[in-house]
Amino acid sequence: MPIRQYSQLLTGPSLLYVEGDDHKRHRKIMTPAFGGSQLKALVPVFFEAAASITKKWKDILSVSEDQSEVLNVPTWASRATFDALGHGAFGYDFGAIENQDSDLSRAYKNLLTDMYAAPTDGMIIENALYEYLPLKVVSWMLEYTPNAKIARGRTTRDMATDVARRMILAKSEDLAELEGNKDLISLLVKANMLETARNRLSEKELVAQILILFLGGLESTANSLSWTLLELCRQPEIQTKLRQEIHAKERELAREGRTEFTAEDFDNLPYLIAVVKESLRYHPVLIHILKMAMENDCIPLSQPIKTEDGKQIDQIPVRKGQKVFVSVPAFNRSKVIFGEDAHVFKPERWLDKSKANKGPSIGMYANLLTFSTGVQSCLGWRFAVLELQAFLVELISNFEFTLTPECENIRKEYSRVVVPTLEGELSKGAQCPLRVRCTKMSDR
Ligand code: HEM
Repeated sequence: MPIRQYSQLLTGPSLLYVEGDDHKRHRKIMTPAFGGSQLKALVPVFFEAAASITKKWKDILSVSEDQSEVLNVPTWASRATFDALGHGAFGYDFGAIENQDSDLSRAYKNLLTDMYAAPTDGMIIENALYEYLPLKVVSWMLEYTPNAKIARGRTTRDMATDVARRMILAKSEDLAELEGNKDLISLLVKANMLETARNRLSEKELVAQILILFLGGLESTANSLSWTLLELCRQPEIQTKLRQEIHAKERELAREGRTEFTAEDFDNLPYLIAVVKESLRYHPVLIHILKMAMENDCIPLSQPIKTEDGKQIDQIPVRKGQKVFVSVPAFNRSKVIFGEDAHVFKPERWLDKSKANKGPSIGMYANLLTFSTGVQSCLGWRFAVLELQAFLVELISNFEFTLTPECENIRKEYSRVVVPTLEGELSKGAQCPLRVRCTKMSDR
């Protein structure tokens, strides 16, 4: 699949599309907004989005007969991550949880599944041809093809572009307000203003960075949360252990006269950290990373391998221009690195630091490949980890999740991100129906 061309279609000249010096220039301006302290300050924003789910779910459960209800978790996760991104990244209230018909959140809901899942034969052939055509020609074709799946992407991009332009204009007009604001767009606009004219991002490039946050920051985190909750239902004892840790911490905070968790409190919740790491290891939502060799080179191997003709090699030669697909699950579930039980969801593996990961130091987080590695690694990994931690604390504290009979039919659909869908119901998009009930006050 011509990933770069599709990235350009959905985001314009964003980090995901530009290369070389342009990539360095974009990344330099984007990076300050993604620093540890900036993102830690967003934890209350993540809790606010998670708390609005709690409020909605409690309203739904209060009128149900047995105080429990089957809820499609990805729908809610997608709306909550939309609001978290809106407040945290843009200082903007999309109201996705309150108003599920918010145009933009509806447009992004299931966008990647609608565009990429179950491609028709025609699309498979078209995509294969795109690989041989010049980038400009493919971009032109994607811009004008009547194909409904591609048109769906264009409409969403155009709606988001309008919103992004208005946000940038508002931020750029009010310089005094910009000073005090800590949301990512304010930091981005400020960093851009401080750059020399030569290095500054154009308005089109700034808009593209906002579009990449919509694309990169929504379905990835929402689906990661859904997969995590599914695993916590498959192994209820892990869910109970996590809840006990969270409730114990809540009691500790209450003794200190506090009600809200901070990022530092997460550091003292080892089982929460272990669950998040294990979920990101076991269910990486981006499973392929595409790289291209810029010159003739050799990829060194950590262990020698035998080729089909019986030769032992310790490096793989690549030609200039050759494309290499890196498989994230192959690394994340490697028995050499994670041990014989690498195929089992087991947060406990992270509790003993000496055993956690015997592999090379490679990724951004927990030495996993989930957020990729190197100059094009995920810029939003801290955002995603803190968001997942906050959502899990809020939801596991307030609700018990159990499997429903439909969970037997959950399958992984690859549509640029790995989405839970139900067998035979792909057209309904992401589905992970879990039974939800309130936790007992006596458990707290
Ligand atoms: C669990 C959630 C997430 C996962 C698994 C994830 C994973 C990744 C991966 C694997 C890449 C590299 C893609 C490639 O090279 O083809 C990437 C890039 C990127 N991600 Fe994430 N991501 C997540 C959440 C986020 C969030 C929340 C944001 C922003 C708020 C974000 C922003 C970005 C950006 C800007 C890039 C492009 C970086 C560059 O090219 O320099 N991501 N992400």
